Amino acid sequence: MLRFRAGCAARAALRGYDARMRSIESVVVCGVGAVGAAAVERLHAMDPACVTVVADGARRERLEREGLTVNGRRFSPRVAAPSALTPADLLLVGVKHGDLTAAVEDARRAVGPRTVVMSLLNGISSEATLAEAYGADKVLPAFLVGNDVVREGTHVRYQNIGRLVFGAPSNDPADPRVLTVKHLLDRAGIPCQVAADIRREQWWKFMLNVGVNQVSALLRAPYGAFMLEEVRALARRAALEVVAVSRHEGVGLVAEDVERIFPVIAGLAPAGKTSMLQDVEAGRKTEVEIFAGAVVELGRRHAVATPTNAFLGQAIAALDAIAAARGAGGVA
Ligand SMILES: NC(=O)C1=CN([C@@H]2O[C@H](COP(=O)(O)OP(=O)(O)OC[C@H]3O[C@@H](n4cnc5c(N)ncnc54)[C@H](OP(=O)(O)O)[C@@H]3O)[C@@H](O)[C@H]2O)C=CC1
Ligand SMILES: CC(C)(CO)C(=O)C(=O)O
Repeated sequence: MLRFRAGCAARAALRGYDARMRSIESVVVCGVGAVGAAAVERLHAMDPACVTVVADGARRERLEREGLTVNGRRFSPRVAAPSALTPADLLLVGVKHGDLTAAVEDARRAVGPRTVVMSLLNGISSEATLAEAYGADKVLPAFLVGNDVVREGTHVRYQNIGRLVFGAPSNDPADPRVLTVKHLLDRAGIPCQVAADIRREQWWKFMLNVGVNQVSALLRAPYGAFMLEEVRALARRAALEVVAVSRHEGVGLVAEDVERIFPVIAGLAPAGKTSMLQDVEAGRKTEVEIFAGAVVELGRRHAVATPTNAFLGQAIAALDAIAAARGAGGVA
C-alpha cells in the first residue's frame, strides 16, 4: 500500500500537481548554438522574461544585433554579459566540450544556492566538470536525443527537436529538482523524459555518439546513410567497444543496446547531420576527445582493447589538424 501511495504521489507530481513545488521562473542559457537555440526559442515563446542568454564580447554583440532565428522565426532573447548575471533558478549549458571551461566561468554568477544546473553536452564528462565548479548538489544529469538540429551562425533549423532526458543521480522520479524542471519543460513544450536510470541512459547516448557521430564525420555521411548495412557495421564496431568498457564502470550495457541506436537515427531527417559532421564541414574543432578519446582512455584503464576507437580518434584528430592548418592559412 505504501509503495502504491508513493507511486501515485510521484506520478501526480510528475504531472505537475504538487502545490508545494517551487516553479522555475528564471533560466540562464550559456551556449545558444544548435541545441541551445532550439531550447531558448521555446522558453522565449512561453515567456520572454524568463530566459537570459549569457555571452560576452563579439559573441554578445552578434546576438544583440542578429538575435536568433529558429525554423525561420527570428526573435531577440535578452542577452547579459557574465558580470551582469544574477542567480537563476536554472542554468542550461549548451556549449561544445572545448568551450566548457570558459563557459563555466562565464556562467558562474548565474549559480546561487538554489540553482539547478543542467548540461546539454554530449559525452559522459561534462556533469563532473560542472559539479567540480558549482557543487555536485546543483547538477541534474541530462542529455538530448533524437534531434536533427542544423546551425549556420545564428540560424538554426530542425524537423525533430528531440527530447531532453534527465534524472536525479538517485534516480528518484519525485526528486523536487526533477519535478520543477519537468514542470518547466512541459510548460515550454520542450519534449522531455525522466530517466529510470540516468547514468545507464547517458552511457547509452554516449555509445550512440561514439558510433554514429564519429562514423558520420569520417564518411561525411548524413543520417540517411545509416540505413546502409555497411555504414551501420562501422558504427556498431565502435559502439561495441563502449559496451565492453561499460562493464568495468558498473554500467553494463549489452550488445542488444547497440541495435537500439539505429531506429533513433532512422527517425531523423535523412539529410540531417550529426553535430560532429557539422563541425568538420564548418572547419571547427570536433569533440573527438569526449568520444574516441574517452573510450580509449577507459580501455587503457580497464585493459580492454579499443582498436576501432583508437583508429577513429586518430583519423578525426587528423581532420581537426587539417581544419586548424587551413584556419591558420596553411596549405593542408
Ligand atoms: N547539434 C546537435 O544535434 C546535438 C548536439 N549535442 C551536444 O550539445 C553540445 C552543443 O552542441 P551544438 O549546439 O551543436 O554546438 P554549437 O557549436 O552549435 O553551439 C555552441 C554555442 O556555444 C557558444 N559558446 C561557446 N562558448 C561560449 C561562452 N563562453 N559563452 C557563451 N556562449 C558560448 C558558441 O558561440 P560561437 O559560435 O560564437 O563560438 C555556439 O553558439 C555539444 O556537446 C554537442 O555534442 C547534443 C545533442 C544533439
Ligand atoms: C546524433 C545526435 C543528433 C543524436 O541526438 C547527436 O547527439 C549529435 O548530433 O551530436
